[in-house]
Amino acid sequence: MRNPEDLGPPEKKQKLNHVQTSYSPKNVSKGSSFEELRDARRALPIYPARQKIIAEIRKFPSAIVIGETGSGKTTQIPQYLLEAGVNSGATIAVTQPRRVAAISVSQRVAQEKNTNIGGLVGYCVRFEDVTSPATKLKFMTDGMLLREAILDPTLTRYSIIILDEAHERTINTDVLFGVVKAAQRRRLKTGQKLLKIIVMSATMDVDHFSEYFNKAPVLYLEGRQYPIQVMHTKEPQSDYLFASLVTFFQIHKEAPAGEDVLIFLTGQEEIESGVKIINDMARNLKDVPELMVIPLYAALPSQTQIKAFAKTPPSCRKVVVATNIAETSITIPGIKFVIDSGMVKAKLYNPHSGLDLLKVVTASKAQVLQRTGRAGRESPGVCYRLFTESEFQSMSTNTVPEIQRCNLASVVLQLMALGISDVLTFDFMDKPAPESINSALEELVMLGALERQSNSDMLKLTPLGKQMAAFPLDPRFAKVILLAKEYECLEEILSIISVLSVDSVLVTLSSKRKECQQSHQKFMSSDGDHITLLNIYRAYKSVNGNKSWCFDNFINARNMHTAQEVRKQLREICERNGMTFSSCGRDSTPIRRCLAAGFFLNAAELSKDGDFITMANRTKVSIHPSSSLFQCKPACVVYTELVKTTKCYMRTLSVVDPDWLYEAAPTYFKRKKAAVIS
Ligand SMILES: Nc1ncnc2c1ncn2[C@@H]1O[C@H](COP(=O)(O)OP(=O)(O)OP(=O)(O)O)[C@@H](O)[C@H]1O
Repeated sequence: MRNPEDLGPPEKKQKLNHVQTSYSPKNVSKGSSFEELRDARRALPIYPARQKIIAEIRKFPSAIVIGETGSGKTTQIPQYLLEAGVNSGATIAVTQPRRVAAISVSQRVAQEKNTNIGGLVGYCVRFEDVTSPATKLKFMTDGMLLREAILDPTLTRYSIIILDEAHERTINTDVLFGVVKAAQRRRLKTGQKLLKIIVMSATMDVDHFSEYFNKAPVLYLEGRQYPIQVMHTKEPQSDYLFASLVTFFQIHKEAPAGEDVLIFLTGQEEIESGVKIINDMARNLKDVPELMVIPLYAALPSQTQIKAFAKTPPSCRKVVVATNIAETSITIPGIKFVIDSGMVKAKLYNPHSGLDLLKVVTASKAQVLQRTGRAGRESPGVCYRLFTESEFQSMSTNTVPEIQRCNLASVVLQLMALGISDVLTFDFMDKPAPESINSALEELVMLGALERQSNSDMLKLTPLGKQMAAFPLDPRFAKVILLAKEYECLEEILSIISVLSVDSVLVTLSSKRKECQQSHQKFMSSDGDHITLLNIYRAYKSVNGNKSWCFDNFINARNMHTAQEVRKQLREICERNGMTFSSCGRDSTPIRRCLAAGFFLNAAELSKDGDFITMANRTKVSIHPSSSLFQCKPACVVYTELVKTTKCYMRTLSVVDPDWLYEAAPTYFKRKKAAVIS
């Protein structure tokens, strides 16, 4: 590791974009009594505009709201509408692209409303529903609202749907746009109560949104509460992790305790290594505040994520090292400084090769502006950008919608379950490439979720597809669960998929790498990582989730606990589907046969020259070093994920017999064989 002292300070250039416009901050107390919170609400830039907002939203069926980060859109507009009775007694749904935002914002609003979470104000995210019949303000992920639409396409229980952080353009948000718009139209046609749609963001292409939502009026909210000073580096940085550490330590040495820092990096491994370096280096520093270093990324359980939001003790400094999950909507108390790497890990899909890859790419201007906006929420802030101003200018304005760069199988299955059979003509705001839709349809046909209608070319959902859509999982995982009853290994498959849903149950400390590896060795299976994960789950169950056992064995206790919760919920869905529960005991064969049958599209075989080649499209891939099969050369494997770093790696794989694959999908493999021969 280079010495972070080598890097010069980022140049103080100028105030950009975030200078204060029309609003003078009032000096409000930041305490948390009801009165203090009420005063804080009144001090927000949005407050003077509230009557106008209420009147405009009353007038029109849809509205687009655009206002500076931190102006009060997310926390205040739902409350204003409720207080003014615009919801006519029904529930107001507020969607967020991310779980952590839905939870943290709902908690803040519950506090401001002086109620307990789960009462008047609640939240609903995958595997966690904290609402009750009394809930009138429901913060939820866009994915959860989409699932509700499958059961109730007109979303009858809501009178207002607020689609927040619309600029993020996640797949679910984009599909929701079309679904919510269709629900509004259908309600109008059938004489039901009007459904109001409000779309909000600080950084969006308003004309495009207004056009799509039937020329909805655009409400501009002026001003921000506190100024943010933005600084760019003088020179481009070749190593953004290194540059972020240098910048952090400069702040840490100079700024007083209580001024917290938020660093944006790209992924779990990078964050964990950043956290470790900060902890190690901080230990040797004198005359600096005590430091709390907190990682924040999607794979962490909600209870761990929410730790980042705790108030810092007065003598301490908190540094949160996060992915883009901390980019929008949220207010992390205490954050004065933001350090932005300008990079993000994005999913990229190639419909021709069928590969869905995770890759680190440059962020968009919209993302960078959102990151800047995480500072300056409780007092003036500073954002250090680890890129030059001209690099900023050359960034793309908006993020490419996820729907145009991801595998669409999951979404297409959900749309079919919503009764939208002609997905190609669905009212998308920006249409995905037809070949991406076609390859998703093809995949779902191969998985048996869709079939051709007898006298037409139209595809329809099969009974299996309908069951698959009931699981909040990728269709391949849903299929594996449904197949597990045939292979009589449902209990084992549920354990494996639950552990896979939470990620990273193995803790690897670089200071104790050998000890960690030795300890993990006893769970490792020569049959592959799925069985390794099952071994971990079984061992965890056998000690009743004992925390010191987890600690001694370098197992992440929190993630294991979450996996157990996920398993419970998946089991409930199986029960609702009338599935019988069976176990195959210690024999791993039925499990691997079942995985082969569900994941036959993710198979790879060992070629003569020692490389692995995917069977779907003859791409060269390697076994990820974290796999229990890393040192092995099995003839044939199925994998659950491909990641591209220096090479294209298969992560989480199992040894399978090629015959099992052939038995699961004979037509598919016959076609593949013919293609290879020709
Ligand atoms: N958990 C919290 N703790 C302290 N202050 C908070 C919290 N949540 C919100 N606030 C205060 O309320 C302000 C408005 O937050 P809100 O999320 O409503 O803004 P927004 O306009 O939706 O911003 P963004 O576009 O960034 O989501 C914040 O700037 C902050 O001052």
